[in-house]
Amino acid sequence: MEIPFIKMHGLGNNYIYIDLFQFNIEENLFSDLAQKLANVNTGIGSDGMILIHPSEKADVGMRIFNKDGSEGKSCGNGLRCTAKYAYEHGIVSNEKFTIETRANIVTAEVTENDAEQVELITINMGQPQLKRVNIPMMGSDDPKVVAEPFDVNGEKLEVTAVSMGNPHAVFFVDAIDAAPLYELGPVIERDSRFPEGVNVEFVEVVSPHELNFRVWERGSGVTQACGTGACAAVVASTLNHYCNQNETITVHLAGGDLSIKWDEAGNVWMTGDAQVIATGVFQYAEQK
Ligand SMILES: N[C@H](CCC[C@H](N)C(=O)O)C(=O)O
Repeated sequence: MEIPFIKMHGLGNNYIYIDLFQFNIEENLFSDLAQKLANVNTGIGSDGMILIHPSEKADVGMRIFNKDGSEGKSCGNGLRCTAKYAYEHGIVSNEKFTIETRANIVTAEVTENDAEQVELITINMGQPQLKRVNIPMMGSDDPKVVAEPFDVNGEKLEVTAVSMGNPHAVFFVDAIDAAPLYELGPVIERDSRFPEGVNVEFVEVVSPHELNFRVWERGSGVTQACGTGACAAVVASTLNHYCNQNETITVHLAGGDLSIKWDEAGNVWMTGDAQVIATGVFQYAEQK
């Protein structure tokens, strides 16, 4: 099967996008296709696959699949790329529109440059989920998970857990370059205290308006950036009183910067860019 695709990235967090307005694929192939597209040796190579699809609840829909074929419920970098694509390909006609994810419906606003190309995208990611049961995370009776002792592999850590529609475990470190990303990322990702797995973030607080950030993603491993993770990091930093609500925070990810604000209404806003890498046709040998 020949499948048209467009490869895009947000701060180096790159996915293979398939426009289901133009091309139809059976749902039972999604997981296998994502794994084959993402494989750098026998496929195109990416952090996963994102499907841009018609929605009855919003102007456009987006579904994200990780490198291992598992489905995530939201994707910040993917939302910015989806917004850019939807606007530039006439799926939407206004600069402000809604996008349905498996977790919620978000609002996107695009800003064009002089060449009428989308340069910056702001997404209202909605409200974070802070209750343990909604992360989800097992553990004590405390309804929230803020600086909770979390012993793993003999290390005594403290975790703050936040869901942005997908689960995030945030750990604060003194120096981001010394964060145990590869040692503890994969262990925490599958820790039994997170029944649905978890995205793992390490954060160094530079100032009340600046964070350094690295991520081990559920289902994809280390990526250059994670938009929902950056949002979770700002929420966690505020809950731990390192940052202040309703102030704009610059998050330095490996692939670049995002501007994040958790406003007083409780919504998290993310602003950043999105880039096209390539378009093409994938030769898919389907595995039913
Ligand atoms: N990279 C994405 C997050 C993917 C989340 C996925 N790894 C999961 O929740 O399983 C982002 O920019 O938000």
